[in-house]
Amino acid sequence: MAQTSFELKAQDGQARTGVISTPRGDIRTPAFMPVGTAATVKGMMPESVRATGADILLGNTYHLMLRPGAERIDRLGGLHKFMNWDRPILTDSGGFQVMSLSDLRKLTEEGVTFKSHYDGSKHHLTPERSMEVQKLLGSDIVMAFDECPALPADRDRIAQSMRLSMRWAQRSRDAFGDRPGHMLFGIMQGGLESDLREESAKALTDIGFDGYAVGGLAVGEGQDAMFGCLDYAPGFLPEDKPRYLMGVGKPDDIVGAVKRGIDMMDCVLPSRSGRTGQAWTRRGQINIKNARHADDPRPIDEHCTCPACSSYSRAYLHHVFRSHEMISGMLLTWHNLHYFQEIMQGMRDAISEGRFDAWEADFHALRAEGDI
Ligand SMILES: Nc1nc2c(CCNCC3CCCC3)c3[nH]c(NCCc4ccccc4)nc3cc2c(=O)[nH]1
Ligand SMILES: [Zn+2]
Repeated sequence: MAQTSFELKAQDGQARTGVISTPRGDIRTPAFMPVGTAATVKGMMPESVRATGADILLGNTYHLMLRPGAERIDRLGGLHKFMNWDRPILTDSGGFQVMSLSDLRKLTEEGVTFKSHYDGSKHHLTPERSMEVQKLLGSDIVMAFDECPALPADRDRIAQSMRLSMRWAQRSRDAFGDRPGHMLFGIMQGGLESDLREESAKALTDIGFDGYAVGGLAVGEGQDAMFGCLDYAPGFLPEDKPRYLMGVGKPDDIVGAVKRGIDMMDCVLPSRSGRTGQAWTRRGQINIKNARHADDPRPIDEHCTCPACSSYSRAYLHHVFRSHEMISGMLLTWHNLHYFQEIMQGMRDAISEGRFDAWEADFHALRAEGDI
């Protein structure tokens, strides 16, 4: 029995809105997924993450297998219990983080060997071990083990890397087995080469997955190249399954991706930039540490209903950032996550009512205004 499902509710152009149902709860799409790398969305209590409107968050195979260890989290009842989040969790498969975080790594047909960036201990990640770790963590949506080629890379390198990822996708599928209530997503690669993207999509569709990610983007290619790829890549994927664009992004990246048929996204941006004093708003972004905010009694955004905007002035936020108080990162992270979820809710409503283009025009018009 399936126990998981994806239902498309409405479509407006290429943009879609729907619901992914899982035993731990529903995920409204298009969805933005906050990142909880080390079993916490940094600076946020789980109930606060939920209060921003998040239906699902991300965990990280790479970090958690190194510290505190997947077997330890399993012994303690799994990641949901461990971090006190009882709604869906999606975990990335670890390969991308190995290539971007660890040193002394070796890539072979078998998998990747690397040294922990924490203590230098040696580790081995394969499609099979990645599936085992994600099962031990108890994540609801499991990502296939893939390789995301570092850019710039020539076409041949991208083709070889994509084909390795497709062999790993088959091994991931075989190792995942039959797990009702859990979903396995394949990850499309192929760089910015449309024929390689199509080859990858066909390989994944032939294997058969519960959802399909567009990988290999947001790796420095820039928004124009990314949108150029998204003008065709989602269309190569089954339309009745969720499409997840990995690692994206800024608000305008998110809107452009949904416009092109993407249903799910994740990014560290709202939380990471919040900790540095960067606030994202409907009219653009501000860095609260800038001296011009020192005497400003206004909230970050007078239309925002988050705790930061409801109860604190820019002057206060400026002060607590300048004095490195813990509440500084907490308040701005909350604001940014709240704003990102507000964008998603706005798009879900607009697509449902067939007015996505008008909503998008308003989104860009407001952002064009000057001083905020
Ligand atoms: N498996 C896999 N993961 C990818 C990821 C990681 C997505 N977040 C995972 C979470 C799990 C926990 C950690 C993150 C990506 N992230 C990005 N760009 C991020 C760009 C960025 C970097 C820093 C700040 C903002 C944006 N491109 C990605 C491509 C892939 C990919 O092909 N395969
Ligand atoms: Zn706010």
